[in-house]
Amino acid sequence: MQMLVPDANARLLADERPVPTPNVPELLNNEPGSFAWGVLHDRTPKLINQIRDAHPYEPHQRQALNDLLDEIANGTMQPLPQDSHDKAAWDSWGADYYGLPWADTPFLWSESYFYRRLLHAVGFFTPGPWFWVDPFEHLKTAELRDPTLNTDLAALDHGAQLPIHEQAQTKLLAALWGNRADLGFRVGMAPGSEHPEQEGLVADDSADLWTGLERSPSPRVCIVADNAGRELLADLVLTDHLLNHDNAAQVTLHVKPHPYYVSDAVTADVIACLRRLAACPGEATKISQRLTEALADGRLSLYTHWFYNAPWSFHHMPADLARAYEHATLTIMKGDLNYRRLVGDRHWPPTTPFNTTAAYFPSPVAVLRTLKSDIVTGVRPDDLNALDNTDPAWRTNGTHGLIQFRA
Ligand SMILES: O=P(O)(O)OC[C@H]1O[C@](O)(CO)[C@@H](O)[C@@H]1O
Repeated sequence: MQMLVPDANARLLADERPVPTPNVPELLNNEPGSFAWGVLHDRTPKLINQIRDAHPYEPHQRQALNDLLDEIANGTMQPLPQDSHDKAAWDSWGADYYGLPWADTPFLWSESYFYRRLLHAVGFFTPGPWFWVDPFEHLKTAELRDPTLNTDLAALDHGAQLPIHEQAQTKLLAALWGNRADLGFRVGMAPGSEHPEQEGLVADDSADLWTGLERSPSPRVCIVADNAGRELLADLVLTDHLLNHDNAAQVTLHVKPHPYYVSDAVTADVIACLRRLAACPGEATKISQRLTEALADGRLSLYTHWFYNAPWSFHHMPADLARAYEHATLTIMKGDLNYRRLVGDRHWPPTTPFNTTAAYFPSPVAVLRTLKSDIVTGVRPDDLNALDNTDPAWRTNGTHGLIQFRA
């Protein structure tokens, strides 16, 4: 239970770790025109309205959602209500921010707190009829029901014929671009195509990543999942590959303990993806079977921790989570949010080496991330100029990706 519910000392525990937070200013919500400003002022209200309109919610839930909308637009940030199971932790975490306009708080902190408040508004943690009803479930299910997914999964049959190293790289790229939630991706490789997705990579340390795994006699890989649906399917395909081709003796898949950032994966989403794979004949079914066996015999395991829903960068990770990473030969961080949390959601000069921003992490770490927010590190100066000149929105429009690795 301790790993699922933060207690009032959670912040203190994090502070015991000798990891200094970077001396670089944090991103705030109050810079007009910034990506963070747009998320708070545009996306957040739209999301509240969308969730309210998509459910047969009762008056108290509708009222709570409208109140949250109003608080974010016109009021000041309020603490969690008295009866919240995790109030003590959030009260200690939020002491510097409660009472401020939402716009004047850090982007990472407030976005995370927004999802906690949204869950409160719909009664997710309240014993009763709406207990543990995921407000984002319909969006995740729709993605798995998308008929075009059948074509992508069928392409796995072709992918299985490719030389092993080509399969490995293709699946790594699919796991990366699966993070581009709003665009299609291929979990296999269509006949005749030539790794088209290599193109948008701003950094590609994949050769070092594979070498790092090959050098270890019995690699243990930890994959910190991001989104459910298509992205998680690609992560599972990659996991299967790692386990079946001696790239990993053990894989631990880290998921969120409860819903977050709309589509972040929880255990129920892993089950749904395994079923979705099993519903498609051929290689997809085989992958589902192999993964189910790996779960049964312990080569694959699931893991979660309350910190995955906490509003802090990984510099504040608690000691037990750090130990889980320390045991890994390689930790693969998926997605944009994990990237922000890994390097810190701060105004890093983009040419700051990734080896510097990820230096504190307790194990070799790789990121597979589609760029969907302003922060980026490890970009070569020439590339930075070229990108800024050709596509001013490259940091946020999901067309560019990173495979970065720190040994
Ligand atoms: O699912 P991902 O890749 O973590 O992306 C989530 C990203 O979306 C946003 O919530 C913006 O909508 C970012 O703030 C966040 O980093």
